[in-house]
Amino acid sequence: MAEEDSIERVERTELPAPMISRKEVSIWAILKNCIGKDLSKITMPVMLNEPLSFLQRLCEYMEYAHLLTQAAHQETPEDRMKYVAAFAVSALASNWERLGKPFNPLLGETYELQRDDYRIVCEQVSHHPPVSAFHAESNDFKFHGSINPKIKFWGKSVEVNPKGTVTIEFPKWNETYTWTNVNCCVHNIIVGKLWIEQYGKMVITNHATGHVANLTFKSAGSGAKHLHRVEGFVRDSSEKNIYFLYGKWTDFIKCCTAESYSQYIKQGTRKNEDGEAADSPNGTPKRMFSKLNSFKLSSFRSMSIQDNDSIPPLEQETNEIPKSDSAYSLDVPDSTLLWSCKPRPSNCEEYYHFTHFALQLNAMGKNMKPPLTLCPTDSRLRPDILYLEDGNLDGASKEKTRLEEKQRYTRKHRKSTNGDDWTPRWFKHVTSPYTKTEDWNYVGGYWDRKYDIANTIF
Ligand SMILES: CC(C)CCC[C@@H](C)[C@H]1CC[C@H]2[C@@H]3CC=C4C[C@@H](O)CC[C@]4(C)[C@H]3CC[C@]12C
Repeated sequence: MAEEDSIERVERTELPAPMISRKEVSIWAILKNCIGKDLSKITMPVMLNEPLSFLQRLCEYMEYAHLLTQAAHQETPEDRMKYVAAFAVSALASNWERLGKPFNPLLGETYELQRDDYRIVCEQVSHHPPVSAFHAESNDFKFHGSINPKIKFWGKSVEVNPKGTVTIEFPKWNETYTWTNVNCCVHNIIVGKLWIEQYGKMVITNHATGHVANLTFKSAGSGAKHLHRVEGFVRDSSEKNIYFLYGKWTDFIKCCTAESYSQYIKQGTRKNEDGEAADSPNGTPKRMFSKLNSFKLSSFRSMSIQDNDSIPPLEQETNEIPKSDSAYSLDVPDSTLLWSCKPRPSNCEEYYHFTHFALQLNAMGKNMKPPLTLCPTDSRLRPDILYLEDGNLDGASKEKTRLEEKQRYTRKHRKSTNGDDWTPRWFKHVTSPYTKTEDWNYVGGYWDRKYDIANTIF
């Protein structure tokens, strides 16, 4: 995969400037008139953004791409499925504590990432509704899909439904897997500490063999004992349980046989064991716990309260982040650890809680700058994002407005000249043969690097 990997990469450990305190902003003041609305249609102050485009956020799915390579190297469909499931969960780990809003990509914006073992290209293929398509490939797998996030504001919370299907293909096995990502909810918009929860069912289907992984992302709900927990079975086509997977999307995923799990349940160990061990593979999660419990989103918290703004009466509900209760942890004997989350950089609070992987996304390789290799529509060239990264809020805000106006103008002009015909450059609209839902397929050619894009979007 590494033909052009002479592209120089200097690993970043921080951004050019730390994030700016959001003390003067009240999210509630901005959003109080938007209850029930689709947040993608509302202009929000750039202060609530993080310096990444949503296309770059999608690339964060790839942080643990080695799990897909591992999956492709397994000999049985159930073993491949357990790694695919671990990948699907790992892809969501970067969302933990990430409470800034990524920039809406401009129509036709692209983003690429080349790593030693894979490469990925994304494009914003539709503006209303916003749809982002991505296509990743390696020697062992293809991973592609399109996401149309529905972001609704419900007063106390923001709810995200990442509509769209994602697909994995293993050419060697002639297998295709699909699933849909779970919903996510940002709590405490009005008052308290913001925190993120992902919940619901994720069903991963192997369309060639009929194997299914049925994962439940538990809602913290009433008690907090289920905070961030994920569990479920890998089944074969006769619906026989083969493996049991369990863990947390913020932490780790372990796997045991369905038999060991039912043995364990029969012994009644599930609810009263101590659970320390289960929460500490590699020692990482314990560290993350203590961090979570003491997690102070100082800048965010103050942005959600403003004295002279009328704050509606709250229902009786805690504004704290629920603490995970380790007494409910599972630790089934003979489990294997499929995935464990890398710890965040120690300075991450200053940098939008970015992972090490996210810190790299705006970095410009030495030979990348156009016309050398980089496509002129790449998110790395977006001036508003770069200004925010540099800590220049005014610049970011002005540029964001300018780009959005330019986009509106281009659209109007297009409408009057050719009836609003917009065709994405790298993807085509299809119906997925597996899910029968709308999707976008990569048409190829991006990596030939012959970019004939004349009028730039920035
Ligand atoms: C008012 C402020 C606090 C709102 C901030 C909203 C932020 C936290 C929202 C806006 C858009 C959201 C993203 C939209 C779509 C997806 C894809 C999904 O597969 C994982 C979650 C993820 C990546 C969401 C994470 C949370 C998110 C980034």
